[in-house]
Amino acid sequence: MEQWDANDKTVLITGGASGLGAGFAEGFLKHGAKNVVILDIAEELGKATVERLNKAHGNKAVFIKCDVSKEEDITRAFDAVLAHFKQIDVIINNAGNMADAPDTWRTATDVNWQGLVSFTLKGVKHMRKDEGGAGGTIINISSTAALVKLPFVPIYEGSKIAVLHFSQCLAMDPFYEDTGIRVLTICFGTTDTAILQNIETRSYHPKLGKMLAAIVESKFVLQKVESAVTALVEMFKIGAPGSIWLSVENKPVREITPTIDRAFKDFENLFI
Ligand SMILES: NC(=O)C1=CN([C@@H]2O[C@H](COP(=O)(O)OP(=O)(O)OC[C@H]3O[C@@H](n4cnc5c(N)ncnc54)[C@H](O)[C@@H]3O)[C@@H](O)[C@H]2O)C=CC1
Ligand SMILES: CCCCC/C=C\C=C\C(=O)C/C=C\C/C=C\CCCC(=O)O
Repeated sequence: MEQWDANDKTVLITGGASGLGAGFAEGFLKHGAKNVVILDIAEELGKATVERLNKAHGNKAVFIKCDVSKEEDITRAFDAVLAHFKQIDVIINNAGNMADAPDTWRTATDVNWQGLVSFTLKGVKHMRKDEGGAGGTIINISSTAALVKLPFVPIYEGSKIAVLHFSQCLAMDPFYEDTGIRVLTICFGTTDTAILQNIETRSYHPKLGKMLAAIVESKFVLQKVESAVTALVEMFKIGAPGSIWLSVENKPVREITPTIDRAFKDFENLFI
């Protein structure tokens, strides 16, 4: 099995000021990353996280304010990272928001979906070996929300299956052979971060919001951030180009590419 190494890599993480993204920053620094660049809309939190990481790991973390729902912010931030570090080896498209309410869903969708697409395309252009780049890894954060059918937050669920399908289609042969870019997708189950706060306000309808809060309280097993970080780092080390992974309930990370491939084969068989 081929192994990939975080040593000496420059890693860009969107939404890295807090939650899972901050955990991934720490995880990559612990595994030898040369630099970690955190892009986030939350400036104070981002600066505080970078200060904490720099104290622990010796000035390897940088914060750049960036609203990933805004194309001009993405361009400015991406160019700033390249001007400073010259090369980006790993992009973790992590920024996300569960906000299906009538006044928030459109921006949330821009964050979860368009922002991720934009960073992926910029990453592909920069990294592709067939146009002079050095190759690299792009990690797209999906969710078990892409794998289950639940009525509570359909806009969030839609954005997460879009992330999964975009990533698997992009990574189809001969993408890796041509570009040297490994696309990895990971579906996390419910994990203990701020996304779980005010859960009853996350739906497009108050009744569904209340039901969701009750179910999360009574039925869901919350994963620890550390388990999700361990899962992502392990996937980074062993994940084949184009592979899809699952991390739930503090269990070891598991590759689910064959299951997803089978499901799509079933769909394709419908047209034959
Ligand atoms: N926590 C969970 O249960 C799960 C989370 N995920 C996904 O993991 C990713 C991270 O989520 P969490 O850490 O749980 O959430 P979180 O709410 O704790 O952190 C999200 C981070 O993204 C940043 N962010 C939000 N909008 C932004 C914008 N417009 N531009 C830049 N940054 C922005 C926030 O400031 C925050 O630092 C998301 O994509 C989420 O959908 C996936 C499955 C489960
Ligand atoms: C469907 C809404 C769940 C809301 C819980 C709060 C945040 C979760 C964010 C996620 O991205 C996870 C999404 C959905 C979980 C769906 C099913 C649970 C399956 C088991 C598990 O994930 O642990």
